[in-house]
Amino acid sequence: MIDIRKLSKSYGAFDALRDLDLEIAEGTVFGFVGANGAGKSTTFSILATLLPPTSGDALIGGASVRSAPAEVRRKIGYMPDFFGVYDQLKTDEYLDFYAGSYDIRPRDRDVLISQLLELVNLTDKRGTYVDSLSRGMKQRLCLARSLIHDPEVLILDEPASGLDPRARVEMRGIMKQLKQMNKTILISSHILPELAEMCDEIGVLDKGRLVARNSVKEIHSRLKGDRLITVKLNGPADPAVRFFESRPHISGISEEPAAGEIKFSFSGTEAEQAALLAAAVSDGLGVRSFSEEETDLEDVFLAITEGGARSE
Ligand SMILES: Nc1ncnc2c1ncn2[C@@H]1O[C@H](COP(=O)(O)OP(=O)(O)OP(=O)(O)O)[C@@H](O)[C@H]1O
Repeated sequence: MIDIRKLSKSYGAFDALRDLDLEIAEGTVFGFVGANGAGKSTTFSILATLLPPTSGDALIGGASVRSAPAEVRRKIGYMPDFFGVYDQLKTDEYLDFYAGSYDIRPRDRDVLISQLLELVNLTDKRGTYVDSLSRGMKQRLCLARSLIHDPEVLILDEPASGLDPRARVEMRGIMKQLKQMNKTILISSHILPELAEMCDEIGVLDKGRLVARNSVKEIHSRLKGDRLITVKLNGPADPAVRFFESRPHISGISEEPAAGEIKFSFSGTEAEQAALLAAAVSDGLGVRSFSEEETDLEDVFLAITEGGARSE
């Protein structure tokens, strides 16, 4: 559905985007993660035909952003990272204005506006002034606006930024519904866990390059697979090391004598982990604590993607 080919963008001598190659299948929710300035908004602006690329091209449903921008615009809904201020406009007037700009007939608009407000959970805000809405509500109204012409592809720049946890959960629910409607969705964020909650696949942009790409399923199975366990001991490390070496699902045992602890990777189930702890205690190893380290999603993501989509 989206086919990005050697897409580059320079601002003067500065290369904001370098040779981006990316294919995204229909119905996929794809997340772009990257630090501030990585090139996410530049990519999205090019896909939304608001910014011409320096070289390369991007096809949306077969239409080129270079040679068929009007066709691309009909296929996409775009939500920018900053949206304007609309003094004196009510939510339904706001959507009516955009419906008009997409040539939707006045007699069809009332039902359409009701459906869109329902989709983004704003039915009870119909007739409310846009300026009086919370940030999360404005964001959802902006999403409704981007859906007004029923586009196949949605390009959402930082849709969850600045939202409180409850508003993020709400946004996630809406994304699920849009996915069920078979929309292809591109979302950006600089927070990986936030994207992992909403996306099927994730690509990492760094200084204008795609440095990694992977499916969220794989990241999650890897996260569940290996846990790093730290055991603090009262007694000597040697018997404990021998004990854990003899047990299944354990690899990479390391000793940190100064801290009086040992660490290892454990790939068993939670029940097997509980049984391991019980056995270690009953063996009299002097276990002071037994803890599972939080695995960093970003580390796991980069570790399993290493070499995969690296382009440098
Ligand atoms: N009009 C412009 N002129 C010059 N440089 C620009 C322009 N627009 C963006 N840049 C630069 O290009 C780089 C990529 O910017 P871009 O906005 O695409 O990043 P981003 O990943 O979306 O970051 P953020 O999360 O902060 O929005 C940045 O270094 C930015 O300063």
